[in-house]
Amino acid sequence: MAYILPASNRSMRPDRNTYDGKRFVHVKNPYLDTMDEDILYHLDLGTKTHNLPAMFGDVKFVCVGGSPNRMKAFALFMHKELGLAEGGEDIKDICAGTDRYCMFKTGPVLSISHGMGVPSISIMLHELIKLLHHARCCDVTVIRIGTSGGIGIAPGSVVITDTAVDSFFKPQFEQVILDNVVTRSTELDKELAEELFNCSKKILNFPTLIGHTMCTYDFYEGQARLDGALCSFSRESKLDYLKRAYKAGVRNIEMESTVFAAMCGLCGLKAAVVCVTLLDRLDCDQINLSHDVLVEYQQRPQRLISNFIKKKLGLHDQIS
Ligand SMILES: O=P(O)(O)O[C@H]1O[C@H](CO)[C@@H](O)[C@H]1O
Ligand SMILES: O=c1cc[nH]c(=O)[nH]1
Repeated sequence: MAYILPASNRSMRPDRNTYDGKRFVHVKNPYLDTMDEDILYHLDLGTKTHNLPAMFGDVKFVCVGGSPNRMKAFALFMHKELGLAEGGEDIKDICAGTDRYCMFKTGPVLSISHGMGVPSISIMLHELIKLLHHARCCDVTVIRIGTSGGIGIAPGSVVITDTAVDSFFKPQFEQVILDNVVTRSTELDKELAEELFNCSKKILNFPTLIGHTMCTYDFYEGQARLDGALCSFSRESKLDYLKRAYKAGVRNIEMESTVFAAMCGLCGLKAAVVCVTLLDRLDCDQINLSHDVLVEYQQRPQRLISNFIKKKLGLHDQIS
């Protein structure tokens, strides 16, 4: 399939075709087709109010992360990295009509914030996946670029998730539907994880590993922290839990990966989770990095994904 360039950008023409088949987004809801209009309420977009195929039809990479500022910074960074000259400084928030999420588009890359935790990212993903469907996007890769707490690895390491696991170290996400619990798989694309890992090897001084990521429903008690407003367990129990997690293959902890993996998997989207670790949870609970170090750490997943996207677009000579 030929990759279609946005008219405004001649400099990012790929030197070879990297997409060999059309993978469309699957929405699995028979009611959607019967609806006259679909209002994507939390994104402030809709099928009657916006020409979604014209606005988003060329999207190939969607990057998501908790913080609106990080996702804006990523969009600006990608804009520069893709050699898109004009309009970078005043890149517009497509979801400016709502303050739930923000969304920026640069060339074939969409950058969206999802807030913190499973309910927040899940609402965004429902509307994002419908958006990609309505826009008739194909061959889309979705990547979460986030922060996390590491287990037994140096702060600043980048973890590429092979499997997202729940608080019991199980590769599953439990969705309550009506009064049933539906269990969904949280496997991620292993080939994509390997490809990202290979990309990381080309960046100097870039500690990266592939491992399981544990997704919790809370930052404090849910992640065995001793410094929340509530704590009912001992330091020994905390360390015992985290060491058992390590033994089960868990290398970092965050709060969105299981539902992200489950929803992307069910809807036929290639997906990856790439998170930098801000601390080693075997050593401490509080994040006490200086502002500059925190900013540099948060840029690591962005640098890796930028290199990956440039490679996929045939711009792989510009490794940064
Ligand atoms: O770095 P982001 O994407 O915000 O994600 C991580 O940071 C938040 C907690 O501080 C949680 O949402 C966790 O998953
Ligand atoms: O420890 C941490 C750090 C970032 N995000 C988390 O969810 N946990």
